[in-house]
Amino acid sequence: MPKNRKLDRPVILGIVGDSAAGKSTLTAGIANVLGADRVATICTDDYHAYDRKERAANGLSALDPRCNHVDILEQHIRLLRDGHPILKPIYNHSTGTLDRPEYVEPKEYIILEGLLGYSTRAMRDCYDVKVYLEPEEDLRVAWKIHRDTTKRGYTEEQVIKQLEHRVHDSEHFIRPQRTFADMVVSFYRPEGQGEETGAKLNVRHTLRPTLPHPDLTPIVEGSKHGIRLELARDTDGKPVDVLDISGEVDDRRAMAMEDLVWNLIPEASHLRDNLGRFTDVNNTQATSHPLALSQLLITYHLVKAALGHYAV
Ligand SMILES: Nc1ncnc2c1ncn2[C@@H]1O[C@H](COP(=O)(O)OP(=O)(O)O)[C@@H](O)[C@H]1O
Ligand SMILES: O=C(COP(=O)(O)O)[C@H](O)[C@H](O)COP(=O)(O)O
Repeated sequence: MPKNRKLDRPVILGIVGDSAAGKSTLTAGIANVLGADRVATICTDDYHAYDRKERAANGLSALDPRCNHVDILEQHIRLLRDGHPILKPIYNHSTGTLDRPEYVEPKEYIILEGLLGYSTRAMRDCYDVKVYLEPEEDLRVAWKIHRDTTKRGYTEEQVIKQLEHRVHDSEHFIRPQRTFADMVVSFYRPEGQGEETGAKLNVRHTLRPTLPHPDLTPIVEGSKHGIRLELARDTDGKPVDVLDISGEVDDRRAMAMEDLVWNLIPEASHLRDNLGRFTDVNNTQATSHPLALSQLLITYHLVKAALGHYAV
């Protein structure tokens, strides 16, 4: 899977972004589409060099490369890409401690998600597809506060303090990696709907020409409502395609885009179920067209890579 797979090594997807940018949500969604038994997911934050107590003492944040075994991560990505197993460290987000390492074998697809995945050239050279997640900053803060207070045992004041402490490192170590991505994916709230954090969020994809993106003109022509595609300039002035998908896009139009993309990868048409699910702020399963279509566009590239179209 897909049928006619050509690549004789794992396909490697990178998902990088700041804390609570939505990396694990997107990773879980894509793994679900491809089939959990065919995907190895690795969190690069497991390579933290210091536990929570040590970081409190030395003043370094988890975003600082000096706080992570970046050299070992580089070696491990290369080993996995070449089909070899690794002994992966584990950072335990509940306890803030470093746990016993785990034996990880590569699978057909490997998703590497985390804070510093594009921070060195050696790492960047290993990916087939590079995604950078950059939600609207206020939305990321809302997601982080909710997740860290409900799942990681922090108070809201502690999360806000941690965010303040990390401003410098976010700017210097995390955000510069945006420039290396093939796709920048930004969820944002519809105008005047500051409370929205889930299914009705819009998404913007900044699509760089480092990958041949699918031709979406048949579904964007004729109507601008719900899905828009425009040639624009990125923050660095370089030309990019910008795809905007509204949270209010109607089911028919979203389905038309799904049909179009799946028809471009008939070898993978059996993967169509399970797109677009996430856990909302009430801890219930919800679905979102912008998330589903984002997962689909990334899956499209992974399937093309597996078919050998992007082989280098
Ligand atoms: N696309 C999305 N739509 C709705 N909510 C999301 C989305 N992505 C993330 N979230 C919310 O934000 C929280 C943090 O996301 P998560 O995937 O854990 O971030 P990261 O792995 O980057 O730290 C999640 O618990 C989820 O509630
Ligand atoms: O920021 C991240 C990444 O997490 P994510 O991207 O999943 O939010 C760090 O790994 C933790 O915050 C570690 O610090 P601590 O455990 O002390 O908060």
